[in-house]
Amino acid sequence: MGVKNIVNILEENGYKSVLLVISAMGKMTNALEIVIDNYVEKDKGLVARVDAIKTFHISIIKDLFGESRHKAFEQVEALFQDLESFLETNTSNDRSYIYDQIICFGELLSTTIVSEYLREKGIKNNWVDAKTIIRTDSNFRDASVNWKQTETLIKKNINTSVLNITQGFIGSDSKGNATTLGREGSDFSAGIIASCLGAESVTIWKDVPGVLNADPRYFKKTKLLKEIPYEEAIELAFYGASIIHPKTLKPLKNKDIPLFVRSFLNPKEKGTSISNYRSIKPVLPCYILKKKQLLISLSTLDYSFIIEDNISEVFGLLHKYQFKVDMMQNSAISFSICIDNKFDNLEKLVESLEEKFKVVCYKNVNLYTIRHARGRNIKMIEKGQKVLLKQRLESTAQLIMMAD
Ligand SMILES: Nc1ncnc2c1ncn2[C@@H]1O[C@H](COP(=O)(O)OP(=O)(O)O)[C@@H](O)[C@H]1O
Ligand SMILES: N[C@@H](CC(=O)OP(=O)(O)O)C(=O)O
Repeated sequence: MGVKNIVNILEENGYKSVLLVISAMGKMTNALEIVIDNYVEKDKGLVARVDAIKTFHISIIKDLFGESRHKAFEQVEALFQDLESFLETNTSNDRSYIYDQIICFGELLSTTIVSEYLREKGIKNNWVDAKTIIRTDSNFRDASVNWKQTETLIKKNINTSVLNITQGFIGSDSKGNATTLGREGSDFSAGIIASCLGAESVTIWKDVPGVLNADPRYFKKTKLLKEIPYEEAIELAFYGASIIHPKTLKPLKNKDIPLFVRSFLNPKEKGTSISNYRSIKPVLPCYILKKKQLLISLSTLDYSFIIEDNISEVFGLLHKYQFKVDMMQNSAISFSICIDNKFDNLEKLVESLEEKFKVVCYKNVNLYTIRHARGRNIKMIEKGQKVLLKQRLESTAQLIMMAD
């Protein structure tokens, strides 16, 4: 969301006792991922990549503060010095550790700029380093929250009577190293903080009117879901409706804190409300598309059955290599799984599986999930496509298709 939009939203909705959770600007997390690749692979393009990220942020502060040497320029410079110093002095080869120490700069930069801009506009605020309030384990890139310590830190470090600004997505381990909660984890950070503080509500501001019955990037005619029960929202997020991070809802549901999804383009509109409703309103089929999934079909080498013992072995490997299973189906001598290759561990997985099974792997498939599906909704999705696997459970249908 644009920095200037934040001012509108705060002025419109009030900002006493508000905590803002902000993610990195634009595509900065993706840009920093390339910096990380360049750094790890000792690519000569590293310096130019870092410079491009710096230029992007400097152009934003020039636009916000004019050419004058505002304090924000010094703060942004200082953050880039910290980043460069990490790149020069780091001795670790742990890619995930390196990833988290670098990727967090996207959020540190954005919150610093927003905090200064709000001050410039007369909106006093406290900038809070998320590393001082979100305590996690050291599972870099996908850290788990230590809820007890986090709650203590949040209650100790947040003054709830004022406006606070902190970074989404990041936390720290017990040694003070930066950690992250998984891509797109800013919503989850908001859920964690709200739960620890017993907040009245959480609002996530997006570029869409709210939660729609399909992602408008891939579906033409979408409709707004006005009310969604927590359970339904958890299912939608789990199946891949990327508007909400799947982990966000649990901490909110546990404390009955409603989640609003609203548009920063139309801040007066109510958007979607997720709470203890009986059913979604309006009741519509909801379409979820997950692209770039993997479909792996396993069969035994000697025609023995695929049963509990070898299935548990397969799951052991999936857990070891950090694969998330989207869908699975088995027969006597074959087992198919649709998985998300988030951590680039496919080669290692296939190598291990091939010791026991014949492995067929489709590397780029689309997974469609339809909630509240009727026959005609499924037919519409199937039309003209090559369906590799299909499953239906009550009103949820899942289809795996070859990508174009
Ligand atoms: N069911 C859905 N309803 C609305 N938007 C959706 C849905 N599923 C996916 N999206 C996508 O989520 C995007 C907003 O989420 P995201 O990109 O994570 O926002 P941000 O990066 O600003 O936090 C929308 O632009 C839309 O393309
Ligand atoms: N910046 C992080 C965290 C996040 O939540 O981002 P966004 O709000 O842009 O999805 C990411 O891109 O993964």
